[in-house]
Amino acid sequence: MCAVRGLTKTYPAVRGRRGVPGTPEVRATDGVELDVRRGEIFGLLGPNGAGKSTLVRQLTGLLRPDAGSVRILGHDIVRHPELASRVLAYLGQESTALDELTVALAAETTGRLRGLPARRARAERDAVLEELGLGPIADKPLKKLSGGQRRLACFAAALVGERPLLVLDEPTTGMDPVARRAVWAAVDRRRAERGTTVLLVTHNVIEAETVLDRVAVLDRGRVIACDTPAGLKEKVAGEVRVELVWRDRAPLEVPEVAALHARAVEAGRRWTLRLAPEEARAAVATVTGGAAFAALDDFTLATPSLEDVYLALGGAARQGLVRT
Ligand SMILES: Nc1ncnc2c1ncn2[C@@H]1O[C@H](COP(=O)(O)OP(=O)(O)OP(=O)(O)O)[C@@H](O)[C@H]1O
Repeated sequence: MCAVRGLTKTYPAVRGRRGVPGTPEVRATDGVELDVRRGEIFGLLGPNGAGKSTLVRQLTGLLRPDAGSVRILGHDIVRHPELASRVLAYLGQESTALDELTVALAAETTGRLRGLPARRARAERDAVLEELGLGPIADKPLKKLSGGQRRLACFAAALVGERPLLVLDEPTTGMDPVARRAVWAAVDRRRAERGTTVLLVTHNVIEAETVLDRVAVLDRGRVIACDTPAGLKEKVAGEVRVELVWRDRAPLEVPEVAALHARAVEAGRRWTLRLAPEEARAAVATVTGGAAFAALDDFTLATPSLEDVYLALGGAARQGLVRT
């Protein structure tokens, strides 16, 4: 469906001028290789600045790579970026082009621009507004909506005039839970009924885990892992996440607690540790048995989530432990 080979983009350095500091050269994507299959919900995950938006802008023909190739449904998107809009619908992070239009008109206009006859564009507009619960605000201009409503309206427009590939850059940012659910249901329905392929950029690991078939983790422009959520979780399967919440402060005078402190990530009164199962058992015995118990407010043990994988891989990449 979508094959990416050796995709590389470097933003040039900008010289500082009159008190404005310059910026160094940034290699935003660095030899990216990806294969997205038909009907798959494929996630791109990574921290801020990892290169996710740069990558999707190259896939959608909006940004020319320095090197590498992108083929979508057989089309060479680097050579013919104008073909991208025929095969994919792109929901970027900004919506300025549609801002002056009402929700209904934004959806209808998108359909017309994608070549639908007027009657069909109106029918699809009505169906999608109904599906996403946008009827009550259909006549409002996008620029007068809340951030979450605007995002949902842009998502609705992206669905009209159906394309085989949906590229969604952080689609649910700012949305309330009802709107989020409507987005995921709409995505799922299109995949099930029409075999639509979805490429989803996200930070929201917990939300993404439930909808993704496969995930590529991007870090500093490179794909550092690519697998199913379950496959990625197996990479840290030997670990258990232990969370300890202290009442007031951690009793560091207890030597076993002091030893755990060295391995904990602290956030206020909460400590998070990733431990081998037998270490986790010993840690729990320590904090629930002896002198430390009086200082403990709560504790939980959990098997690794996609978020743990993401953090573990990100951390390892920074220490030079993961190579692809
Ligand atoms: N137009 C630009 N000019 C120069 N550098 C840029 C430009 N756009 C992005 N960058 C840099 O390229 C790197 C990748 O940015 P990009 O926006 O692709 O990351 P991202 O993973 O989408 O981040 P976020 O999650 O914050 O949206 C960052 O270091 C960023 O500062």
